[in-house]
Amino acid sequence: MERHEQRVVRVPSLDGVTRERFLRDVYPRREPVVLKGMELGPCTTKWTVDYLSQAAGSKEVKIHVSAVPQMDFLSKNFVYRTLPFDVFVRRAAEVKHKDYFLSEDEKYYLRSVGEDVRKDIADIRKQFPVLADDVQIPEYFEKEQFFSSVFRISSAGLQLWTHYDVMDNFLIQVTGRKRVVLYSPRDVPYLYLSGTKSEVLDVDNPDFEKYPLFVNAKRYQCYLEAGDVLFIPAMWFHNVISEEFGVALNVFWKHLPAECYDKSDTYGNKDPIAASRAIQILDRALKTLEELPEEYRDFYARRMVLRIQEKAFRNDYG
Ligand SMILES: O=C(O)CCC(=O)C(=O)O
Ligand SMILES: [Fe+2]
Repeated sequence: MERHEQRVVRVPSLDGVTRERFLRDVYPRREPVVLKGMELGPCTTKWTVDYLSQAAGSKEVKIHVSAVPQMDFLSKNFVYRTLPFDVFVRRAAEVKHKDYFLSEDEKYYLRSVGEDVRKDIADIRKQFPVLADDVQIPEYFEKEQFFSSVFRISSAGLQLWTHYDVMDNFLIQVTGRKRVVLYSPRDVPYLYLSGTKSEVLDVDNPDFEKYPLFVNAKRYQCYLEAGDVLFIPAMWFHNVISEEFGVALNVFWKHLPAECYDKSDTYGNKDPIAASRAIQILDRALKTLEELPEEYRDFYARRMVLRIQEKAFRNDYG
C-alpha cells in the first residue's frame, strides 16, 4: 500500500537565519526547520576521516554495532562494543571490514556520552576538546539553557529508530547526507510507543496489520546535506537514516525553566518532572479502577478520558 505518499510534508528550509530571526519567527512555532548556510566553523571542511582519527586519537568510545542497517531496540539486533576512536571512525567510513565483530558489512553508530555515563552529560568540549575547537555552535539560545553537545557518527545505511527527546535540539550535520523523518508530538496515539521509542521500526514499509493506526501519522521529511542544521523541537519524533558515512553534532538545550527537568537525566530523554509525576498518579488511578467490575471500570475509564481531553488537550491542535 502506498498510503504514506499522500501524507508526506516537506520540512521547510530557511537560508542564513540570524539569531534574531530564529527567535522571532521560527522558535515560537515549535516546528522543525532546516537551517541552511549557518556559520559552523572549520569543521565542515576539516573533518575528514584522516583528520578525525588523528585529532581525537585512540580515546575509547562505546559504539552500537549492527549486522543489519535497521537497528531494532525490541529484538536487540545490535551489540555494544568498545573501540579506540580512530579505529572506530575508519571502520564506520568503510563498507566492508577486514576486522569486525559480527559480519564483514556490519554498521557502526556512535552517540557520545559523558565520562561517567550515569553522572556526566555529553559535552564535545570536554570529551573531544581538539575537535570542539573546529565547531562554531549556533548560539540561538541563552548560555544557561545549554544542556549537552553530542557527537553522532554513523556508517552509511544505518537507521536509528523513531524516538523523541525532551530538550530542544539543533542537529548539526557536519559531513554526509541524512534522511530524517519526523512526526509531531500530537501524533503520539499512532506511533505505538515503548518508552521514548516507536515500535514501528520500518517507517517506509510499516506492518499495518500490527500497527493499524500508524497510517494516521503525518510524515514530515527532510534530507540533511553537509552543513545543514535541523531544528528538532522537544517531543518531535525523529527517525534518521545516514545515506552516507557522516559526522554530526547535536546540541540539546532547555526550553522550559531548568527546575522542570529531571536532574538525573544525562541523555536528555527523561520526561519533565511534572510529566512523570502525572503518569505515576495516573497509574495509581488505574490501579484504583481495578477495584471495580469491568462494566463499571469501563464506564468510569471513559469518563476519565473525556475529562483528560477536556481539561488538558490543547484546543488548537485539531
Ligand atoms: O542524526 C542522528 O544520528 C540522530 C540524531 C538524534 O537522534 C538527535 O539529534 O536527537
Ligand atoms: Fe534524538
